[in-house]
Amino acid sequence: MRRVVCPGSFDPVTNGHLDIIGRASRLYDEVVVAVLINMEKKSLFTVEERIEMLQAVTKEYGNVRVDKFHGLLVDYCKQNEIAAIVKGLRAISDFDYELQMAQLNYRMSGVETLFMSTNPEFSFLSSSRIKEITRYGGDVSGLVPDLVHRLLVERLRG
Ligand SMILES: Cc1cn(CCC(=O)O)c2ccccc12
Repeated sequence: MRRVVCPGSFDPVTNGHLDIIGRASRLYDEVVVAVLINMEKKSLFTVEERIEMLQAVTKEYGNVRVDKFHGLLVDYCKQNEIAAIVKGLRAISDFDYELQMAQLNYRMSGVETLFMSTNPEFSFLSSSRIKEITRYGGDVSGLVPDLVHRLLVERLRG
């Protein structure tokens, strides 16, 4: 069983995330989308809300499981027999930090990190920008799943 993990905050999940998750689901037996629990960071959606959104928008893939974790990602990988971490790279600016984390994770645990190039259509996307644009009345339809779009507008514009 070749199992990989796609970690993140997913606050909320975007079409950029979904693109990588879907492509990974075609390459591996199981993809675990792991939502990071970070008490220090104020989030728009609760961990449970983020998990529910991810479950709804990944159901079609059939081999994607959504979970949550806190602490070291490599510990989560060991506990869940996960062979590798799959990360989407949006731009060169992502590479420096992701390379450092990949080398640290490998040195700590032997867990590999596999990088996938983000679909250029989504390389400018991040959850933070999506929230900012929505908060000020901009239209992000087509950049996030319809379900997420509805919940974003509801949460940010009442
Ligand atoms: C491009 C990209 C960024 N992240 C982190 C997301 C986050 O931390 O919210 C991903 C997670 C899964 C698939 C692709 C990505």
